[in-house]
Amino acid sequence: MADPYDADTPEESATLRHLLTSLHYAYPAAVFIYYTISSTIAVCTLQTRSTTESKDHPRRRFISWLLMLGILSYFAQLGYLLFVAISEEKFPPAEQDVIIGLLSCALVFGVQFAGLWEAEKAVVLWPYMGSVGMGMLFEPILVWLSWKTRVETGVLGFREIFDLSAAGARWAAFGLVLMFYFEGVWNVRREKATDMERQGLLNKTNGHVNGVESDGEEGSQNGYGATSDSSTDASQSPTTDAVESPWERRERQANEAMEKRLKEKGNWVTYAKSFLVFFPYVWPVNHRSLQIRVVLVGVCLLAMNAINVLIPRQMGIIMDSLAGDVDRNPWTEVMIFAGLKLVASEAGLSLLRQWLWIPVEYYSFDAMSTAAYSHVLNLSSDFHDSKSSSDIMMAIQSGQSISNMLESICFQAVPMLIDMTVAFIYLSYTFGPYEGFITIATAAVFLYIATRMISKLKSARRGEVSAWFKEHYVRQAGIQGWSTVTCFNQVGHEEARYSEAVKDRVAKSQKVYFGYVVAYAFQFLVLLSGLLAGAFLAVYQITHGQVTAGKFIMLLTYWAQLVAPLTFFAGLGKTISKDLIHAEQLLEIMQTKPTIENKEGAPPLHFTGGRVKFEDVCFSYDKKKEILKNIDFEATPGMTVAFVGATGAGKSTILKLLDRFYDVTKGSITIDGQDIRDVDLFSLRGQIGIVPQAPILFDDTIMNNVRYAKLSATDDEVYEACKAASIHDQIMGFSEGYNTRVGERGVKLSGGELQRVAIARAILKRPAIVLLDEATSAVDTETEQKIQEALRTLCQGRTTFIVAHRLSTIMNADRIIVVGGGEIVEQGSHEELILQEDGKYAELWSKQIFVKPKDSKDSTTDGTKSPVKGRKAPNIVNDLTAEATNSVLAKVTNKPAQTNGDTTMKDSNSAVNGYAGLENTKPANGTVNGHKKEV
Ligand SMILES: Nc1ncnc2c1ncn2[C@@H]1O[C@H](COP(=O)(O)OP(=O)(O)OP(=O)(O)O)[C@@H](O)[C@H]1O
Repeated sequence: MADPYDADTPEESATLRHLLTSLHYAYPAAVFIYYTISSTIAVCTLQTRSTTESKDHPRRRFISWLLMLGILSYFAQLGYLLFVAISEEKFPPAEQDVIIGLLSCALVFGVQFAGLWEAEKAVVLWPYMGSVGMGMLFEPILVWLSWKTRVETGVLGFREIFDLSAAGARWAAFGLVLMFYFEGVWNVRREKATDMERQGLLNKTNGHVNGVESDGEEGSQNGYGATSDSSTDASQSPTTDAVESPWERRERQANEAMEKRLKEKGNWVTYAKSFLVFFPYVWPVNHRSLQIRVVLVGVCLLAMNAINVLIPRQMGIIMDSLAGDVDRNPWTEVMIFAGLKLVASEAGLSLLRQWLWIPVEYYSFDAMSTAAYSHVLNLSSDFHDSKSSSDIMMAIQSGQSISNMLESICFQAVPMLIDMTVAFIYLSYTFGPYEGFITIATAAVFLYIATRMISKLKSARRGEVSAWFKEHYVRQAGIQGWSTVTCFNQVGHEEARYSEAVKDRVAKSQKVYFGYVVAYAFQFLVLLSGLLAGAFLAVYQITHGQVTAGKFIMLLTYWAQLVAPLTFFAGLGKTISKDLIHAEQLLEIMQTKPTIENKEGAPPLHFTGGRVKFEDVCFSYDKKKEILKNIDFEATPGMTVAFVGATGAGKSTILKLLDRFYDVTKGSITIDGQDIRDVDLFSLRGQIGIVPQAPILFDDTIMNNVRYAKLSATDDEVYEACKAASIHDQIMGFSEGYNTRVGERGVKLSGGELQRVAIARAILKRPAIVLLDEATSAVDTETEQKIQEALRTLCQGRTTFIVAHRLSTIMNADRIIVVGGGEIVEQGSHEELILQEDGKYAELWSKQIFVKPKDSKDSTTDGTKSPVKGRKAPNIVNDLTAEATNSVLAKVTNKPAQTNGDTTMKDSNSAVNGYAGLENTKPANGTVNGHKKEV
């Protein structure tokens, strides 16, 4: 059979023949480049994401089949060529460019078919349609050029007819693809328009005006049983029946945050730009030496790329020199080989690169975590109140993910792409384009299979990680709650629970492990097929004397070298997306701005006595529910103000506003006439000392904990403060004195000791204004007396605000402010308020709320039911003596104490004052606490 292409071309068609040859290579290359670029754009501009939320193209399956038909036409031509090669013993059966062109087209469209067919959700179709459109353009040109460069004249030969039919069928298939694509798009648009018209009519009939565009029938009705739009995200949200582990919650939240920000940013490029905040930490901005190191690392990587080619090449040369194919000294070549191997080894370039990179890596991680930590410490109370500390700590550690991500891209992805490109060029140059094609085709198929398998293993891997967390949780709960486990005789139960968790985890781990083994086996098979194809070709060329035998060794060595980066590349997407999610958590924190900011150039607080004024102060934590409403009061220098009110009334919030943990939403707070928002924040906090209800100490020595208030304080100053806080003697009694460690959060100290250490700390600070959240903890009388003494020392001569929990404190305050529902109900001194007609404070006394023992819910002092059952009572401890209490009651009820038989206090063992059974030990003269006035 005459081959129309297998003859000398006429002079005049030489240019056209040259053009045809070029187009055979250029056509698949152009389609591939277009497809890669357009898919990248679609991904970067989030079209792939928005499409997955919308409806699939109605003819996607049909389009895939037609594309398959087009691909089959290429295979038919290739099959025919194979038949010719075998039957006519003609190799190659056609020109190289023809075969490579057909193979490449089959590969390029094959990859597209796989993507289109396998997509589980709707896909962005324009990259595919563009490729098909290019096919429709190129195919007729190729046919025309083939016709023009045709050698034979007269009747068409069988091969010509076959090629023409294949090209015609392909063109028709591609044409139908485009036709069905546009038909589907048009149908969807028409349906949408009809839906919107219907929607409009429905809304009108329902009397609603709904401007929201509906995506079709789904989600347009949100009635009973209907799913809302948000349900489309169900895959990301936790199912209600499954318990979400903290790890899953973190992952989900970070994922959601990433999706949200991606949507806001509109595309990946703008999204990626937001990560530029990390630039100064990743790139050593002010470190010239580190910058030079980074550049040198780049040089090392390029050198490594070169070595990766030189080593296999050298192997080939050694073989050729041994076989006598080249005139070189094998000894010298082996020495060169050894040198190259040394450079490529862990003791060569790798060592140099690590040596150069390690300081840069540490710089980056240190700079990032320091910056993140400092940023977190400078954020305001609203941030810290809303985030769990473990989440914040995890996010700070995520700095490592950013370095990891960059390292993956710079040290692995980019060198691997360079290696593959070099391999393609070098092998094509050495063995011809077939070998280059085999390399690229193997890499493409390998990556496709590997990424598919990794994504298939994703859910199994998630299950395994959840099982790991569950096992960890069960183990930790058992160990932490050991005393409870032992007390309730539940050791057996815990053992069984743990064993079940371990079994579950092991089963899931095995599943994942086996999945990976199978995946690796498949990957290996693909690589082996590629290697075999390449090796056959090389053997053919060697036996035909086209290349030397040494090239075969070169090919084998080169191939082995490409396997590791290929395997890595397959998992790169997963690694980078994981790192990205972690980096997202840190980014979110870094982008959070403190709500309480120090005004630029704000002067320091000029303290002239401590006159504090709240003017019409309103406040809300969440900008929705008002916690404080129109708070107005003034405290003169040295005054003690006690806040009284039901729990949740807003007393502690008032203290938080004064220390600027939050800013008022309306009104103002002034100290000595200066608005606290206008003065330097640090100078303000420098003047204020706080003793919280539950002080938190660091796990450090007592000395260091007290000194924390003033880091420059001498040991003597600390001793003085502790003496003033009546804790010095007790500390000296500890085995290690001031060097005793207090344990985490101060757990090794008793409640009373803890409070006094906190008071000592406040005393050492010598604040001008004292904020006190008085504790109600039940301590023995002697300790309580000591605490009160310490407090008296602390508050002496200072403007003091106390959230009062003790009756004695309330009564001795210069001003009592009764807070209810976020408002000031009344204010005045004890004497004033108690005599006030219909006053709340007097009512609290007359209804015996102050009189009832701390722990009793409903009973009054005499055992009868409380007249104020169900009322929210302030959490006040009656630390007065019975006489003192009776005296006040008498004043309130205007009756002599002795005659008020029903309501007066009996100086008995009844739990009168909250310290059940201890009240008899108190002195009868009402001087239980040192700073109490006679009442
Ligand atoms: N960080 C916060 N975020 C949101 N709401 C808060 C926050 N802190 C307190 N609240 C709410 O503000 C209200 C007032 O709380 P606050 O702690 O000031 O009450 P309180 O009068 O001091 O109560 P208690 O005597 O029990 O300490 C409560 O309803 C509380 O739930």
